[in-house]
Parts: sequence; structure tokens; C-alpha cells
Amino acid sequence: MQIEVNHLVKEYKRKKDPGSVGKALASMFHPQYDVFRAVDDINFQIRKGEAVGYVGPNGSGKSTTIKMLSGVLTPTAGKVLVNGLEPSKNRMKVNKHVGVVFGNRSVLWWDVPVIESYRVLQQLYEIPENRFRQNLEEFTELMEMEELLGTPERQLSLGQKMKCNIAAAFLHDPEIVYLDEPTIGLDSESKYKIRKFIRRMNEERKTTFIVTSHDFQDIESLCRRIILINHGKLVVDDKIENVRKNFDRRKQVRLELENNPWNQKTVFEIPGVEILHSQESELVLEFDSEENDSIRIINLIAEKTRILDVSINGQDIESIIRDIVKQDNRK
Ligand SMILES: Nc1ncnc2c1ncn2[C@@H]1O[C@H](COP(=O)(O)OP(=O)(O)OP(=O)(O)O)[C@@H](O)[C@H]1O
Repeated sequence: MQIEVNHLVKEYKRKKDPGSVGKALASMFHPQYDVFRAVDDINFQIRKGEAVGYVGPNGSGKSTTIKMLSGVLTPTAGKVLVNGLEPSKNRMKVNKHVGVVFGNRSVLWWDVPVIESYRVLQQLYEIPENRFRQNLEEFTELMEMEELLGTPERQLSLGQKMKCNIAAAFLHDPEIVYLDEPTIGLDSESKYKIRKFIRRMNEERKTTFIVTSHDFQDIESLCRRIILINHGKLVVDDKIENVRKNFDRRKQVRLELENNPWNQKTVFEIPGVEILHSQESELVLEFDSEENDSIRIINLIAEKTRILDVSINGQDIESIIRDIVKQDNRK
């Protein structure tokens, strides 16, 4: 196994809210702390060449986990092994084979041409000249960034900056790359190019990826497996297709009607069937496929008006994940 995470725990010490002004003054001299468990007994293993989506709501513990995988943070308990080594104790050794891309942070120097930043990385990672040139040539062609190399970062658009940062993360032939929101704020053309590049690195070079993103198109187009965490605990670890198969319960029926008796209405006659959208001739309903069935719903509508068109859709992965989190929060 390339990455092994066993009973991983990370606790942060946080200053307690003093509650009143008087207590705030006292707490300046004698601050009170409590312990917050951001990652709570997580286990998973990742094989070389896998691409895994590490997802969860804000504050669920994703970045904390990635920081422990890259050795920035030391676990409170449990163990992380990357290529058989503990990252917090062997940071340099482990990170020689790791690349990191943060959607909201750059590794490039603000004021110097991109190629100069790349040269610094070449020295830092001791990349042989030949290999450096081969990689640079391949990446510039794949992401169409020839004219960007001579430009300082401050003159690049968000999409161009991201392309240059992604190329930077791959120059030293990393075996593992952590991608944190790799397409945040980008236009669809840049997103497409970046996703294509990442897929190619995964397929051809067998680079292992852990992708944290709130954009489920990133996750779906890059990853085959998903790990979902909520409140620091692992909730799902499975192939995306299995998650879809096992949890896709909510269905949507979209109808075009000759006239719509539910126009402007918010309640449908069958309990558990929600009106998502209702206007003039268009009606969109949502229901749980284990509690209701579409034939019963369509028959009821056909008794009241003529149906001109109908389509039935399952959930997308984003809304499936949202439902799993909601269900987990109720526990
Ligand atoms: N240095 C710290 N000290 C105290 N608490 C922290 C610290 N860093 C993170 N936390 C808390 O730990 C929890 C998990 O944070 P983390 O950044 O890992 O979440 P995340 O899943 O990456 O969130 P997001 O999707 O918003 O980036 C949050 O409640 C956060 O407030």
C-alpha cells in the first residue's frame, strides 16, 4: 500500500469562549482551553495509481488529514504511512515524491517569470536537466502554456496561474499528488484542460491522487473512489458507482403538461412527493423511490390533465452525498 492511515486522530487545543467581559479579562492572564477532535479515528488505504476524492462539508477535517499525510501536522494518535514512512518524522524524504496543489495558494514567485520559479524548483528537488526539459515540454504542450513561461505570475489570469501551479507540482515526477480545490473559480475551458491533464498523469504515469473539492464535477471526472468524512469521522469509503447504486433513492419527474393544475402550488396530493418547481405547463416533482413510485404519480397527473412530455432522473453524486451527510447528522 502506498498510503496507510490507521486509527488517525488529530485534536486541536482551542481557547474557550470566556462568555463575559469580566471573564474575558481574566482569560487574558489565565486562558482556558478545550480540546477539539478534528479527525476522529479514521482508517483507509490507498494503492499506487488510485485517484480518490476526499470529500465532506466545511470543517469536516479534510485539510487536517491532508496536512498529516504531508507531514505538516503530527497526529495526536494513530498512524500515517506514506511509502512506508511516517511523514511527520520524515518530511523531506516523503515529500520528495509528493506534489501539492492548493487552489487558493501559489508556489510561484509573484514578480519573476514563471520559468524562473520552475528553475528554483528544479534545484530544490534536484531534477536532472534532461528530465526537467522533457516534463516542461510535455506540460506546456498539454496545457497550451508556451507564452506563459516568460510572464511573471502577477500578470497571469486565475486559470493561467492554476495551469502553471499544476505544472510546477509535476516537474519532479511525484508519485503522489494532493489536489485541494484544483479548479476553484475557473472558467469551464480552464477546468476542462486541467482535468484532462490530471487524468492523463493518472493514466499514463500512474500518479496517485487525493482530491479534496466541493466541486463534484472535479471528483466525478478525476476519481473512481470516494472517501466521505463528516465531523472528523469516516462515513463512506467506496467506488463512486457503488455509492450511486446504494444511495441513489431520490428521483425527479419532470413533466410538460397541457395545463398545470399545480401551477403556483407548493403541495402535491401524495405524501412524500415534493413540488420542486411548478409554473404554467412545467411541473418538477421529487420523491424517495423506496416510498413512492413514478407510475402512481404519473397516473394521478394523467387523471387531471394531458401529459405532453415526461422524463425521470436519478440524483447526481453531489445531492447523494448531501443526503448521506444529512442522514449522518441526524444520528
Ligand atoms: N489550527 C487549528 N486550531 C484549532 N482548530 C482548527 C485548526 N485548524 C482547523 N481547525 C478546526 O478543525 C476542523 C476541521 O478543519 P479542516 O480545515 O480540516 O476542515 P475541512 O474539511 O478542510 O474544511 P473546508 O472544506 O472548509 O476546507 C474545523 O472545525 C476547524 O475549525
